[in-house]
Amino acid sequence: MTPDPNGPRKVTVLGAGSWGTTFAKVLADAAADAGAQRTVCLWGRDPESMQRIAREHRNDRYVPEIELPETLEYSSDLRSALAGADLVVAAIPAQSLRAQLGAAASYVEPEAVILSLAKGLESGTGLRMTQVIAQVLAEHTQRTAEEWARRACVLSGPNLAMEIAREEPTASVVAATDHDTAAWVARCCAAPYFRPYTNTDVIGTEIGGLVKNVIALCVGICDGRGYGDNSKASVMTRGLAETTRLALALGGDLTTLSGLSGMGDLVATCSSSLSRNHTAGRLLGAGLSLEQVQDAMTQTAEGIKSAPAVLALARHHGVDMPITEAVVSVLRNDVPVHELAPRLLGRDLKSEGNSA
Ligand SMILES: NC(=O)c1ccc[n+]([C@@H]2O[C@H](COP(=O)([O-])OP(=O)(O)OC[C@H]3O[C@@H](n4cnc5c(N)ncnc54)[C@H](O)[C@@H]3O)[C@@H](O)[C@H]2O)c1
Ligand SMILES: O=P(O)(O)OC[C@H](O)CO
Repeated sequence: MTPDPNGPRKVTVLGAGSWGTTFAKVLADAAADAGAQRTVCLWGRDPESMQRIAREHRNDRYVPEIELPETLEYSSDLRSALAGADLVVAAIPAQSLRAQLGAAASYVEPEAVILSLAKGLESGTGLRMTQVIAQVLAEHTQRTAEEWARRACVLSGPNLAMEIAREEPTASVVAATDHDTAAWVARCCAAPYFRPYTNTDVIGTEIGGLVKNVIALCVGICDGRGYGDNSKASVMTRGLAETTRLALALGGDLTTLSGLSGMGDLVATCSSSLSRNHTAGRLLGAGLSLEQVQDAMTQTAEGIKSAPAVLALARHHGVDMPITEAVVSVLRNDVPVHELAPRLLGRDLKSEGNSA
């Protein structure tokens, strides 16, 4: 695989929600900063919204205060959006990625690199997003899943979209199995306020990003119940421990989980009122039912759908994840939210893994 050493000529971002729109701005600002001749196109499925965003240079629904760069292009047509794109960014929620990428696959250039921004695990299959990407593209193109897996990367880290849209300094991680591919992608999204690091641990990077959403639900529940900082720090720390156990069991690296896409993202998400997962947890903790929480949320809280898939994956690999298990019990309505506390840290003290 030989990506253009000058970086992508065209990048297309699929999904015009808060992160897709913000990341398109990062890419356009990065290209301007580097003086690169690069088209950045933001694709969204709703033609009316995309025309309005193009007219107003503003995505009122998802990042209302932000003026988008003049150089950004917009489209609701998959064929033209993907034509010539040597980097395709998937900013579509985890449970919709398979269907949407399936619809896009025949327009994806055979040489394209695919970057996943989603932080979720697919329900039913338990697949990570780079696995879904490789599987779906192999089904619809001439390349094999193994070939697409080498072209599938992930970007993850403490990346609350609204803060990045406001150009607050932020670091992130681009992971690909091939270091040169990760570096190629990282160079094209390095903006003055956005610093991507690289990693070849795709598994650890994805697991850190998706499990922290489940832990953030739990920390949100603690907030909703009125518990203080001891409880939240305990859940975050033990949450990182169970995330690490799962990542290692799947073949991830320990160092990834102590870095930006592990601890960094966990701290940001669990501490921020901007986090949708933290917000959803807080509403559950305050006594709303899951249906009421889902009605109240206008944006995606991936942890709600990913939590049962994470638990199933953990059980399949014999990994103990008591916090995830407790969150799933609440989401399934098996345990009332006021009975969550004793389950969070209440493992048998004689059991393995009792060191802090
Ligand atoms: N917002 C953030 O701060 C942030 C940061 C890092 C990662 N992420 C991750 O990025 C992913 C996307 O999140 P978001 O914040 O942009 O979500 P969002 O709720 O803001 O927007 C989701 C977007 O996806 C679109 N969408 C949903 N189903 C679709 C489909 N089938 N086809 C096409 N478009 C579809 C929606 O119309 C919407 O534009 C999630 O996995 C999330 O965890 C979000
Ligand atoms: O708003 P959340 O909870 O989806 O979190 C957003 C990002 O993943 C934080 O890194």
